[in-house]
Amino acid sequence: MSADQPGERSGSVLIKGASVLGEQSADVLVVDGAVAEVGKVSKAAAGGAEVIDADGLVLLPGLVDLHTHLREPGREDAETVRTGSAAAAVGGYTAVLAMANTNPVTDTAEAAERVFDLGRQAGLVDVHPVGAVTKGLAGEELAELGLMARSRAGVRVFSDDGKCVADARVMRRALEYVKAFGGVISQHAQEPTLAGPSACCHEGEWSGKLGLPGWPGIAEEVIVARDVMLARHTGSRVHVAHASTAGTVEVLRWAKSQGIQVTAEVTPHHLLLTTDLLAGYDPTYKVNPPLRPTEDVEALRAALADGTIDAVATDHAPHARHDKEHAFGDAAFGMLGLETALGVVATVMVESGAMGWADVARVMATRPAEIAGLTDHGRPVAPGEPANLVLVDPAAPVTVDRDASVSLSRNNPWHGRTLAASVHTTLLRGATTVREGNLA
Ligand SMILES: NC(=O)N[C@@H](CC(=O)O)C(=O)O
Repeated sequence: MSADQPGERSGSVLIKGASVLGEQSADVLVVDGAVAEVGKVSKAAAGGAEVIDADGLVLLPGLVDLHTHLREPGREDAETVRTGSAAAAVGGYTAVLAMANTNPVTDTAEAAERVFDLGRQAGLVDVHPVGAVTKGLAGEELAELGLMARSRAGVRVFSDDGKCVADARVMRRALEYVKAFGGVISQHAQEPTLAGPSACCHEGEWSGKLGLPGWPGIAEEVIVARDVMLARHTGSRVHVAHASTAGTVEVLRWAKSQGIQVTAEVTPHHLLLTTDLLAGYDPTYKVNPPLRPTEDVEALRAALADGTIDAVATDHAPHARHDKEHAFGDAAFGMLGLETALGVVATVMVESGAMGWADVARVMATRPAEIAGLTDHGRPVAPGEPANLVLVDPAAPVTVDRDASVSLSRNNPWHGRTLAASVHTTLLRGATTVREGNLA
């Protein structure tokens, strides 16, 4: 890699010989934050640009995470906008949607602008705040949806994530409200009378054996079924956060066949980890919704491959040790995900042959950007497009070390596992945020 020469095109980058979306090999010249040329570009023509030798590397649009918990404000001991942004960049992301369950909750325009500004200051990924659907996530009164949408943060995705918008009337009003400005409600589907706050293990064989309160799949499915009908009724858009069961996939398939405006995401952990991991009562594996049995995992993989599930979203949920290291029932729900998501998807979907790299671009960049209404992410690698890009090394497996993380938290369920591919370089509007796997 050579540095810029004085007096030459500063900030330009020449990516030499990358496999674009895992297909044809091309050189990609980035100038002034945008893709300038794709094809054959000589080093001389690139005029002293920083050169990245991308032989053997796969070039994708920068990843977009629809579901990140950054914990700021309120729990800066677990993560900040800056550390979460760093984890995102290391994971190949150029944009993240920051969930509203902070303290205070992101339920006003001012709160949304504050998170947005913190993201700008960190400057590692574009941080787009998710607005709460209801004030204080209490599920009763709608939050300032319109003001958040019109704010500098331009909020388009609203969610009470961590809590379900259980009241059907409130959900209906929220869907009607956001329709006016093309917003979407991302629902944490958990019918509270079927799975209450203590429910922490998939209801089935293991909840019985381990004596842990069951969280049945039907608690998710009845909300997804209700919400797709509300989306149809209102003509508005609903997004299913962290889909986790085969039954949810069936509902989604039906709803999409009817032309209902529903989209869905699946987490990396629900694509690979299963309920039996709870046998040792290790709270690292406590997550909401819970890890499910193999039948559900298989249905989720098939749904992601065939487009029934639109996107992979991390649900990156950092927790401080003093919240996570408890008896299983008392520990916080959630696991880290930003730094490992691409490696998990490569392992589960690409290495198995279920998907190619162009599909990975679709589910981790293009569809998430479309769902969130982000116009400068998830774009094709083509002249004139913003240079939000990631280079992946498909031949560099990595063994995850939770202590090597740039996140402030250590609740990493992938520790010690070997994942099939790694992130080499991330570019945000042409600026290198990650170089050879490390923050630049
Ligand atoms: N997914 C999780 O297990 N945890 C999330 C919120 C939630 O969805 O419960 C968190 O904020 O920690």
